[in-house]
Amino acid sequence: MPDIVPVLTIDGPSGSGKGTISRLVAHRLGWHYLDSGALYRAVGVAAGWAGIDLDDDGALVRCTFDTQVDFTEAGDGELRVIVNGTDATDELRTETAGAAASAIAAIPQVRAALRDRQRAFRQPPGLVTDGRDMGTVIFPDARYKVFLTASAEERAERRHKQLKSKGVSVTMDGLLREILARDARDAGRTVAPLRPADDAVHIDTTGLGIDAVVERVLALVAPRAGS
Ligand SMILES: Nc1ncnc2c1ncn2[C@@H]1O[C@H](COP(=O)(O)OP(=O)(O)OP(=O)(O)O)[C@@H](O)[C@H]1O
Ligand SMILES: Nc1ccn([C@H]2C[C@H](O)[C@@H](COP(=O)(O)O)O2)c(=O)n1
Repeated sequence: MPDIVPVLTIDGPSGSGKGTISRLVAHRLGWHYLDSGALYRAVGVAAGWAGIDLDDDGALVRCTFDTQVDFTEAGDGELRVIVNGTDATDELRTETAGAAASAIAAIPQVRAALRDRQRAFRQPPGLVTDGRDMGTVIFPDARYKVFLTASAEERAERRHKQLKSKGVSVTMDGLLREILARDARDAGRTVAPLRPADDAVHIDTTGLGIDAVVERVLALVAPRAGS
């Protein structure tokens, strides 16, 4: 597909800051935003509501086709995710939903069922999207590609702070284990594994604040955004 509508892909492991940075960059550019992980999380949550076992690939694939996901902006500018008509934003952000999404995401037919839904977000004036395979599989022709990383310890610390601010009590050790397990599963699967696209710009955000990362990403786009 020709690069008519510019796309900026931001891939990376869990807790590297993809969602935070993508949302801020999309806002600054005035572009659309797709949180591709939310689609996998939505299928996981919908499967849970329907009592589907995470080992039942056939039922999970059917559930993927049956799950309606809508993104809406709340009055405070927050993005809400509506799954089959129910606001599931908070449930989607739990570690349980993340782990379920990671398991489901290893099923090739689930990924295939979500492919066109993700591509449909490519609308003028541009799209910023984050996930694991945005630059490698979903938008291989994206004009800008970033691969965000940070040490596993820093990612666990960020998640710890985030959960603590929401009143969720978790241990650093437990979080670190969950993060490493999710990285291993996402990078180790045979279909669309987590990996940087060959033409992605790598940004290690360890020790870098959110604003600094946003500026680095915007600096990649700014020189060519008007072309
Ligand atoms: N550069 C940064 N410095 C400090 N904190 C950050 C940075 N980037 C993101 N954070 C914080 O880290 C936490 C995790 O960020 P975020 O949810 O954006 O990561 P993610 O890569 O999208 O994770 P996941 O893949 O699990 O959805 C958030 O609380 C966010 O505010
Ligand atoms: N493009 C994507 C996006 C997400 N996934 C899977 C793997 C993740 O562990 C899980 C949750 O994603 P997150 O919300 O943490 O970004 O969903 C994927 O395989 N491909």
